[in-house]
Amino acid sequence: MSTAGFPKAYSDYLQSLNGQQKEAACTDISTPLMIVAGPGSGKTSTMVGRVLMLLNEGIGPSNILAMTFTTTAASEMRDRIGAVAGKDVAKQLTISTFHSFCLQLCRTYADKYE
Ligand SMILES: Nc1ncnc2c1ncn2[C@@H]1O[C@H](COP(=O)(O)OP(=O)(O)OP(=O)(O)O)[C@@H](O)[C@H]1O
Repeated sequence: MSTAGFPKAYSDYLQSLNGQQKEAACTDISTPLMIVAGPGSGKTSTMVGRVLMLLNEGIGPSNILAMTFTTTAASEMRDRIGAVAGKDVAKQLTISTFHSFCLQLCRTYADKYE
């Protein structure tokens, strides 16, 4: 898979992934993906690559949502993306736990409940 057209830092990151991770990260954004992999096998690294790919496609960081099961994983993902794309970009991404994101939705739209 070619990473031509990516900024060098993105390209270097993507080249550090293995073939399957790279394929998952760089598949066309119109294709929904489900990645099934065991603990510690590189899922977070793949998601970081996927976010870099979305950013490279011109998707605004504030339109990207990544959800995790723990706050530690959310914070680690933001740090890892920030290390490649820059902290300013990473700050604008919505990266949170499923629970936190859903609670935020409930609070935002509480007035819609009957
Ligand atoms: N292609 C790779 N080559 C070498 N090391 C890798 C590769 N992909 C991931 N790693 C390293 O393996 C470790 C686990 O990767 P990662 O955190 O992405 O896995 P995970 O599946 O999300 O883990 P967990 O199940 O614990 O959340 C990390 O130290 C990461 O840097």
